[in-house]
Amino acid sequence: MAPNPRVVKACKAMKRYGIAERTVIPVLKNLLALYDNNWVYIEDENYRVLANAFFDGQNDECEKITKKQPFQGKPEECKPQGTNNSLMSQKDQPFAPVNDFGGCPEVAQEILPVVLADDKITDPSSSLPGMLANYDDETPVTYQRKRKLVYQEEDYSVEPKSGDTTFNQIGGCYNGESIADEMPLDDAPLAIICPGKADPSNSNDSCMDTRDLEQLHAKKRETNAPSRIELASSSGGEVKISLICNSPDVRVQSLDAVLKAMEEKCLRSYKITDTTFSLKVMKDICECFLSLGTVSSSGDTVNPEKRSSTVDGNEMSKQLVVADSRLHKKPKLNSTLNFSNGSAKFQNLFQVQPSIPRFEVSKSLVGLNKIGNASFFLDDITKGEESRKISLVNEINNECRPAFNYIPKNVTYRSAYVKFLLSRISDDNCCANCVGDCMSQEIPCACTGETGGLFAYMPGGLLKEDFLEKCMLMNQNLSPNLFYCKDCPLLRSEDSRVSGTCNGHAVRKFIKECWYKCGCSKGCGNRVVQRGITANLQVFMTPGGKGWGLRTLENLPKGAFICEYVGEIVTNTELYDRNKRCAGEKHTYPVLLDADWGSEGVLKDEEALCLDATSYGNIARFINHRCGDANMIEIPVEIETPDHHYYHLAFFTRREVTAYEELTWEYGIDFGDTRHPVKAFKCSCGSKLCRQNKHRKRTRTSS
Ligand SMILES: C[S@@+](CC[C@H](N)C(=O)[O-])C[C@H]1O[C@@H](n2cnc3c(N)ncnc32)[C@H](O)[C@@H]1O
Repeated sequence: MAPNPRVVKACKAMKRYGIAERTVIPVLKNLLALYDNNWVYIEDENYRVLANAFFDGQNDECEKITKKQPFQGKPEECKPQGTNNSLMSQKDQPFAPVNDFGGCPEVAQEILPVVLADDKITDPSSSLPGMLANYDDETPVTYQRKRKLVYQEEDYSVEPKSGDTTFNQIGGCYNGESIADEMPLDDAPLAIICPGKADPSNSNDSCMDTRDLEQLHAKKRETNAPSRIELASSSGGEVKISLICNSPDVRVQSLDAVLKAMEEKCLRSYKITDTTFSLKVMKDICECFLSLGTVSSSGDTVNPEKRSSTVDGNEMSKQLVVADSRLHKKPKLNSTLNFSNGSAKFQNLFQVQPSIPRFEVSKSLVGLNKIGNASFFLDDITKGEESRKISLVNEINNECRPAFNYIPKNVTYRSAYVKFLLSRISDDNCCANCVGDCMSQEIPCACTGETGGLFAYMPGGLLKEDFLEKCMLMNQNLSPNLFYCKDCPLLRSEDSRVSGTCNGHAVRKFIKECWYKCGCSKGCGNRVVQRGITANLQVFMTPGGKGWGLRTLENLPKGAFICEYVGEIVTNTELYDRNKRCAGEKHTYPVLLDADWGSEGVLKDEEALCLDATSYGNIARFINHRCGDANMIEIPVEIETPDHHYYHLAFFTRREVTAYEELTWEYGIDFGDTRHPVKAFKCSCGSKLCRQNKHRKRTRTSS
């Protein structure tokens, strides 16, 4: 077979630096694996990446060099080779030898051994770590990087071991920390876990000469079948990262040890001090993999049909199975270790935190929201405030943009007493000792106290069926779960002289989510509402004269979080004043936060709160009322504060909702009650259970 001309060219380019072809090939292979066979990165700037692989002192395949070559440049970050290259622009790390042979290869004929004098290279700003500081001496001298494992600024100083005069440029070690820790020694892709002690090149007295290393690696190449990384996901929403290393001298490490090593490496290389960083990185990979596979950029839902593709390149093959994401699972990490015939398989199974599980949109409905038919269309009513765009479309009449300001979170108006004081959250109200995902622990965390020791959510974020059923039962109109205040803040605000019987407030079940004072991570399964909107929604002009409404553009399962009701937090007195000023407005937008008014005696005015979304609000302000059989339910959610004067009002689906169905909510208003903050309107919900229709029928028959 004819040699690959690109390989030939790369070898030629390296030959100019005195690097033999047989030395170039394995390094090239590694780089190709690393860059997904993308030659452009390797060929860029006259093979700078490839040259760097030899000259930054990290490549153990580098041949002995015979003539000194000064090298100057910026201190290079000690990044694991390859990983940083794939993340950062190479331009950030100039390969800048004095002779500029990166740019003008003809100038530099040979590369010379570096010679260092340790007293001249301790200033990281004045010398490239691991690069030449003093090259007067003809004696080949190599160096080592001094790496500190402390969580501080990296130390670039170079310290040869006392008594050492000759080191080769690779394989050096300092204080037991091998440079091999920072990069793979053989053909293995970067992520392969190479054990330390079994490999003589990693031993502490490893200042071997290049011939020894050559032999060692030649032996390794003989015995090692190619190693590889596999990334796959299942229809269950799991993503699996497999690192498969077919080396007889691999010793499988515990996942904890691997994460720790990775954290140390990331810490040194990227100065990241978050100790759970590596776990997050792995989860992020999985999450990106899933979200890329499940949500198209246009927001279209994805056909759950599985696809798979195999990319072959330099013994690294990936099989990518795009998940249909129907069953999203909690973030959970399992690690399994398999041994067979001397090969080791290290597998991490991540079950990643989802958004709402998405179902396929029925084909007949696609295209319903064509912009072409619309008299008005807004691409994103949230103005980028939410993590996904929410369009607004009017295909019914000529009404344009509704006049309000989009806010993604509640804001306090004047008098409302809402203080998010962490000190007010006692240890009983949070799970300070938890780590990662509370839902993956055997014993439910303290935050489940509110929900009887059980999480309200299932892994993946849907509400548990029985919790949802209980909430629905409690919310049923005219249910026995009504609390009557002795001194109703609503009546007080209405008119201080009025006293009378309170109309009753529905007692509701609360969800309590983990928050800042909890030890768990942001990806914890008990944090759903606080992560915000994930469903594909649209504000649209309803055909039935209700004004604007909210609909879903994708099928949604039962128990899915849709959005919270966001507005200005006002006291009832403030709302009463506002209502008086705005009397006669067609639509009104306040909701009471009265779910727990019964738990305390008499509420002060600044504690009796409501949300007014008239001028400031989110998409929930467009949700219309439907009597009896609305497809959403509102559930109070405690996040920041354990007292229930202030809470979040979150909407969840009560049943499966089909794409393009309007999302509705039972306002719970008595159409005869003039005191309710949402002023009675002529209901056109269209439900068979419509209370106003019944009322009208009753009044017709009695007259
Ligand atoms: C919270 S807003 C809902 C969004 C509103 N449709 C709009 O255009 O902005 C509540 C108002 O919507 C109207 N509305 C909600 N549900 C309705 C229904 N079932 N029938 C008639 N009007 C309704 C009423 O005017 C009510 O005051």
